[in-house]
Amino acid sequence: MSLQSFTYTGTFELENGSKIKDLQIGYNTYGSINKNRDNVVWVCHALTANSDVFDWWKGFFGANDHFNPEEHFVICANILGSPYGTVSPLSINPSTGQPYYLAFPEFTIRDIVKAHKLLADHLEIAHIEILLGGSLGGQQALEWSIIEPQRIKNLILIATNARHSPWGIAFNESQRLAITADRTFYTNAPDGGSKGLKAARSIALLSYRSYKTYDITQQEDDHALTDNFKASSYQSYQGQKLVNRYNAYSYWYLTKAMDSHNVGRGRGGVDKALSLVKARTLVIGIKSDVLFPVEEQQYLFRHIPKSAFAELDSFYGHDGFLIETQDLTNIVTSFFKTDVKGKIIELQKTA
Ligand SMILES: CC(=O)SCCNC(=O)CCNC(=O)[C@H](O)C(C)(C)COP(=O)(O)OP(=O)(O)OC[C@H]1O[C@@H](n2cnc3c(N)ncnc32)[C@H](O)[C@@H]1OP(=O)(O)O
Ligand SMILES: N[C@@H](CCO)C(=O)O
Repeated sequence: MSLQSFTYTGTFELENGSKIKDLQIGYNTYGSINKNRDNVVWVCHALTANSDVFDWWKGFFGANDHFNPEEHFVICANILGSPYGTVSPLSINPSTGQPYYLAFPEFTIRDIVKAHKLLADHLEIAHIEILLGGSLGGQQALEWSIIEPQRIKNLILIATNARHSPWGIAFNESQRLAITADRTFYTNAPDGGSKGLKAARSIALLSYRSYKTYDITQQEDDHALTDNFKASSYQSYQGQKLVNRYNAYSYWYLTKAMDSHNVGRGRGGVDKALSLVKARTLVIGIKSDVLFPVEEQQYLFRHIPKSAFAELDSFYGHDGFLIETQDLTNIVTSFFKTDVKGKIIELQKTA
């Protein structure tokens, strides 16, 4: 179904005490809820995606895919701060009648989850059969499973972590430095900081791919070349591709939210928080992921009570979770076939 919208008319209070009035949430649903209300699949999306999961996760979500509307009632909400239907720095601040831009309040992963909960209540979803997400989406899914363990039956965490790492924060800070070095960021205009955003995406790409990805996809045949390398035009192209569909303000705030991720905050530490997860959990890591290395998913596996772990052998790096849909399908299928408590699933590579 096309983009739908829900507006929470109460005052939405953030973890830092700031308030947002008239919180609008854009979301997509696919299929319908069954009689037993036990077919809800909720997807939490990553940094720059939108709520149309059947568009960006094709091969995993689709009419003939593992998650299909015939069997499942799939819900995906655009996250707080993202410009694809939910309140973001480009939205109008009802108190001033002007877009927020840099007056938007800083928010955390917990605030993003709080907005998901409001939508779930509005849609009368008392029970989520499968909650899943990769990267920033996995951070939301994990938080939600700790905040409301009773609502989530199965949890799939892909290429994610329990607390954002110093390495991940450093990558995000480098991207924000690129954005703020573009002084147009401070002009509070829809395209403010565009050049900075282009550089930021180029930096981010280095963490989403791997040495091998570039070696295979951007290798030069011409050994006499001294300039104008494919790898250079790829970085520039990818940066511009994001500028054409996104904005520097949402990107700045969402990377801050990612930095805030720490399930142990105020809960007596990460291990204690992870022990609160009641859902039967599948944790998936990607061998070549340099941003969220597999050690982070193995850590989740060791500390979440009813969990299984699988490793995806992709040369694509972190973004492999968006691309390796056949392998994801195989892993998820075996997870739902077996009693996997504490078991490592061996990935069956497809031909
Ligand atoms: C409204 C929306 O669009 S939101 C939904 C879309 N985005 C999301 O959901 C976010 C998550 N998705 C992603 O991050 C990405 O789409 C991924 C990771 C799944 C795939 O990334 P891609 O950029 O498609 O793949 P890849 O890294 O192989 O790059 C291919 C692109 O680079 C171009 N390219 C490849 N090599 C070069 C080069 N040397 N020089 C210039 N361009 C190059 C290709 O022509 C291709 O361009 P295209 O995207 O216009 O077709
Ligand atoms: N490539 C992803 C971020 C990595 O999780 C996105 O743009 O949403």
